[in-house]
Amino acid sequence: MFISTEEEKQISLPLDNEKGSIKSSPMGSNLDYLDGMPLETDLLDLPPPLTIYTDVNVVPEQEKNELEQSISNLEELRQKESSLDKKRKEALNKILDIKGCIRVFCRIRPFLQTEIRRIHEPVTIGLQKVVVKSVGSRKEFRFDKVFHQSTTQEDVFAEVEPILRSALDGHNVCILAYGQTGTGKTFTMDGTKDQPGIIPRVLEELYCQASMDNSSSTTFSMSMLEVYMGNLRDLLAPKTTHRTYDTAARCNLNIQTDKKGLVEIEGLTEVKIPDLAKAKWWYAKGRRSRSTSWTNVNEASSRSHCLTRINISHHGDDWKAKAEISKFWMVDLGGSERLLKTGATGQTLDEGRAINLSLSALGDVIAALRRKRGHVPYRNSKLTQILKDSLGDSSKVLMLVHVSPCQEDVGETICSLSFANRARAIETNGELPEDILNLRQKKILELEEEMREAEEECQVIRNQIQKAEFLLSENKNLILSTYQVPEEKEKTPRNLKEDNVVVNETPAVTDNRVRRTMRCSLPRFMNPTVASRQRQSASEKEIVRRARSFISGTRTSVQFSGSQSLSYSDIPIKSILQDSNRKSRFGEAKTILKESLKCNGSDLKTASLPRSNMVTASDPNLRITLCRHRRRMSDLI
Ligand SMILES: Nc1ncnc2c1ncn2[C@@H]1O[C@H](COP(=O)(O)OP(=O)(O)OP(=O)(O)O)[C@@H](O)[C@H]1O
Repeated sequence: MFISTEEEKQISLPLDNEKGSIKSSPMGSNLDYLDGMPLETDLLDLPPPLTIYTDVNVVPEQEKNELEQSISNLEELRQKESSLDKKRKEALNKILDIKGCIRVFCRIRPFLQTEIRRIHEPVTIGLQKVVVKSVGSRKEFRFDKVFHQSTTQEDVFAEVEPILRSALDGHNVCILAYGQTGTGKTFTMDGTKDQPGIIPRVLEELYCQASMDNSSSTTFSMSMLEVYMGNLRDLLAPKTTHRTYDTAARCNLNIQTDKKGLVEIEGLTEVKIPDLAKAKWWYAKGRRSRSTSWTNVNEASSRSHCLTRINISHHGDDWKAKAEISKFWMVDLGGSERLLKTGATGQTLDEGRAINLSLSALGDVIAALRRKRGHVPYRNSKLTQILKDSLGDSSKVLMLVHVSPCQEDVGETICSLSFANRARAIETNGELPEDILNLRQKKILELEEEMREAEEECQVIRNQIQKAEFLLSENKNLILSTYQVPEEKEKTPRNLKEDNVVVNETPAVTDNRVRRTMRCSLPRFMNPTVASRQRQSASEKEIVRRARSFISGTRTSVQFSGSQSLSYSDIPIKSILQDSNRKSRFGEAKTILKESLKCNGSDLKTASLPRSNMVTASDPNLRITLCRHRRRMSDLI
């Protein structure tokens, strides 16, 4: 940035927050440049350019008024942003209501290399229906959406995205992958490195969406657990000892429901995930934990339900107010078929029973919810108890039923599809007349358009806010320094946010981070180390002790070693103490004090300093001692 040495110099700064690069116009030119390009077009959506004083002694009164005007404009922009965001949320909610709060999709896995492909395939699909032909019978099942064998992970995620937006808007959300073992549940939820599934994509998108929202701050935390044979296992719990599988510690989880109906799992590990890298790291850890348990204790992963929860905390403008939390559940359910197919016995039979029971309980709950029945049987399984507050009224549920294309699996395919159809219950689109369906579709398209427009407008406003905020903060700082306004205002996280040019590189703005930001305002080497703090505290105590003895007539001098620095901000008192070291006669104390105060340009009458400027010490005991010390010193004067 070009800074003039003249008394007053004005520079109009363009800012591109995406690129984050700022360039001032060349001397004498009226054009502004960004990354070497003239900025005429970029300036179109800029608020009226604000003036930044870079080297001033006085900012004219008129400019101050203009600044105030800009502040009120910013307020208007923020209000506009919030109302557009509300409009978008309402449109999305209406869309989800029309589509149904519980949606059931079906995905058919492609043939694997090891599988034999027949000329007449047993499973055929339409846009919203699946037909299964087995010996002499033909069964048709309807779904909200059917994904054919070549559907990509992107296509599947595109259908999940609206529900994700809903989670960010504050709703509880639940995505469930259901189906026979080997039909692709884990592939859909987890995916592979080349073809990431829903969970990694959701994580990525959550951070992306949250970072675009200026109006509130969002933080995320993650928990992962397994439901195995009716027990809950914490997948993110730290292991007690290396290579030890502490079953008791990891299974010791209770499900609690509070008066408001909110579910909490006592003892479940919840980790903060301030950025995407951390989120991915924890997710990978949880996945590994699951497979480790499989290796060590010989439990097949498909014999348990794996649940990943992202808690989304929404902090509004008021950081002191309690954050609103919404839950985003992503569940890879256990395979449903083994009991039927293998005629298992013993432990395997028990596992199969446990899975089937909990799946059937889940089916009952979803069917009851879709029928809008008064009683919903949540208590019938641990799985439904955990998900209780994320399957109910204002929540959004998405069930993805997975089926195999193979002839050998037809029996299980029909079972899975029947289960999913039961979850869809009577409220199926297929049972509605054609004209009503068309009307629905038309309304959805209208709402989608409305939502898109609101979103676009909102984005423009957000850009304007960011630019205005930057210019304002620049001007504000200069006005503050010019008018010597003491900035006593406590720095709340919101203020900090305003003071930053680029807000939210990741959405996580936690208390710790704010504290860190405040600490970071000093260069790192200037922050006290533990040792220096100890030395400083010892030094302070020593000074007080000696000052006391000095005042009470003891002829002890105060020694300052080179490495000991005084933390006193109060210069007169510091110099009094230093002088007292040189001239240690009690009789000279008053003279020393007067001299020292004169030296600092202070009059004795004005020597009583504001409280904020007084000697401070980190140790509360020391603070009391210092107060006494101050009183004695003032008695001397
Ligand atoms: N849509 C798909 N495209 C390509 N490969 C797939 C697809 N779905 C599943 N597969 C492959 O099928 C195999 C079985 O899938 P996966 O392990 O996801 O099944 P699953 O239902 O989770 O099984 P389990 O219940 O045992 O965990 C894997 O090799 C996977 O890569």
